[in-house]
Amino acid sequence: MTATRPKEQPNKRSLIKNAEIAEVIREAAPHTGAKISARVLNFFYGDNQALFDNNLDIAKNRVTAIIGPSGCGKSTHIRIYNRIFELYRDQRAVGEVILDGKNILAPDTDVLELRRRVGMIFQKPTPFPMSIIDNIAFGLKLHYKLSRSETADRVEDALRKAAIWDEVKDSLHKPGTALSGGQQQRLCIARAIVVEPEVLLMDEPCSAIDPIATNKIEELIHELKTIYTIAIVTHNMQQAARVSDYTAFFFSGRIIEFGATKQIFTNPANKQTEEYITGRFG
Ligand SMILES: Nc1ncnc2c1ncn2[C@@H]1O[C@H](COP(=O)(O)OP(=O)(O)OP(=O)(O)O)[C@@H](O)[C@H]1O
Repeated sequence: MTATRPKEQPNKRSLIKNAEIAEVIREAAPHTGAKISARVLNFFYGDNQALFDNNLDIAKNRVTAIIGPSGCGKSTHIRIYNRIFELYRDQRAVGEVILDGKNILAPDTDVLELRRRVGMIFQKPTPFPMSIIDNIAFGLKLHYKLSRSETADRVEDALRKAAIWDEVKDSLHKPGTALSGGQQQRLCIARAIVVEPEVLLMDEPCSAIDPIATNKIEELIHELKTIYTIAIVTHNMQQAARVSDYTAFFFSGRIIEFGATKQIFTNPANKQTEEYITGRFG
């Protein structure tokens, strides 16, 4: 994989141009296009602007890592993709997020269907206070009318895909909250994938779990990308390098650099990216 942009002067910050992003994706993965494209995306918490003219392509069936120092806007950015921010007052996105050719910020978007298509896994595992099986069946009931046996099959399939079936198959009626943190996170992944989403947004999914559980989730991400398009926010640079195909570096609400992960981690074009990934700031 080769760098596609010339090295910038130290500290010279520039916005990423859409054509450059598309070129990076085309070069590194010619058989896949963008599943989601953010275009001139701005975001406001009340009067405070948190994102500035973000342009980003999330490649289909690939993992895109979103990295950058605390408060740079990583979570804010991915929370726009399924309009989850609208659950909070005074939060506003301006611009476009194109999912399969359609702007999901348009007023006629079916938001329930959007959230089925674009699932989310949060930093802290958040199982519902109900049994393991009901945690998974809950979303199914919301979106589909299925018989008992169809529901049971779909629950098993999701738990298998989330690599937790063997650990819970004999205790499906125990509370989800009784599982370990790592198991709870995989339960939440099963809950997200049972409704057959197309995109999985992961917001620091491993920050609250131990290294062994983290390893399991990373292996899982590797397998899941054959089925889903994944965007993952992470503070862990080793993790970003291990699991992702592309990396976007955010700084102060702007996307400073985007590229194939190998290139970003071996030959970043921007001085700030380099300083961040080598641990010199952030
Ligand atoms: N609910 C909120 N109300 C007001 N401002 C907020 C809110 N949530 C986030 N912000 C602000 O928006 C900016 C971006 O925050 P965001 O949480 O997206 O950053 P982040 O890169 O995900 O940070 P971290 O890595 O620490 O999780 C920050 O300046 C933050 O203070």
